[in-house]
Amino acid sequence: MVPSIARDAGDATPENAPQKALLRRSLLATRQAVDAVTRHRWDAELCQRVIAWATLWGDANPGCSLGVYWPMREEPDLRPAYAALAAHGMQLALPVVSDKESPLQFVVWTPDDAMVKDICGVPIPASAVATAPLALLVPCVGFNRQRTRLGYGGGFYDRTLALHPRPTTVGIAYSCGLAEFDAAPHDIPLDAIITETISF
Ligand SMILES: Nc1nc2c(c(=O)[nH]1)N(C=O)[C@@H](CNc1ccc(C(=O)N[C@@H](CCC(=O)O)C(=O)O)cc1)CN2
Ligand SMILES: Nc1ncnc2c1ncn2[C@@H]1O[C@H](COP(=O)(O)OP(=O)(O)OP(=O)(O)O)[C@@H](O)[C@H]1O
Repeated sequence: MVPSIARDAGDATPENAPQKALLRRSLLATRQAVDAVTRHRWDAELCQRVIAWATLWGDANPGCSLGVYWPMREEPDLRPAYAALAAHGMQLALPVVSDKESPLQFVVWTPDDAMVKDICGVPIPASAVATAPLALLVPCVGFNRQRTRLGYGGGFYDRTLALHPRPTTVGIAYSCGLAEFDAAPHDIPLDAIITETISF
């Protein structure tokens, strides 16, 4: 069954924040419970799909950088796909949190870079060369059929995607992240979503 936020007349707060927090917790618990063998299989399938999408995108946007993410909290681990794309000459970039109220910044990354941690504890390249990716792989805690994304609640990607020009966005999740929830006024739908079984 697809998890959902209850929508009776009594819960019409603007962003359904408490319900969203519950849904986030439930989806994170589901993702955490995936066994290692299954996770590895799903990651391999996701890597194939991401390589296929990024190769087409790279052919249409030569020389442009693709924003990726360093996996945390049982997010899909796409590092084998990053290695393949970097080996084919694509410039990759990782997000950096410089302060908790600002949009994400992106810095150039290659797979053999030395890493340090940003203020959120997420690994980032030690040599911080700024870039502005034309497309982003966006890790999702959850997503709905309208391609609205649910993240960790810090607002980092929301603030980043509110900027202009907005990069093309591809949500990355396992299919168990599919849920029913309403978009908040600030939510900007992803351009595409790739999971291990469905892409749309
Ligand atoms: N892989 C990945 N990188 C990303 C994001 C993301 O969603 N996924 N972000 C999208 O927003 C930004 C960082 N957002 C974060 C959101 C929550 C926590 C977090 O819960 N941290 C742990 C402590 C980790 C530690 O210090 O080692 C915690 O607070 O329990 C960290 C970063 C930028 N980088
Ligand atoms: N464009 C924006 N500018 C400033 N704050 C924003 C913007 N968009 C969202 N926010 C704030 O960020 C917070 C997190 O929002 P939300 O719960 O929708 O995050 P999320 O869906 O988990 O995604 P994210 O990964 O971006 O945190 C909310 O307090 C929201 O008001």
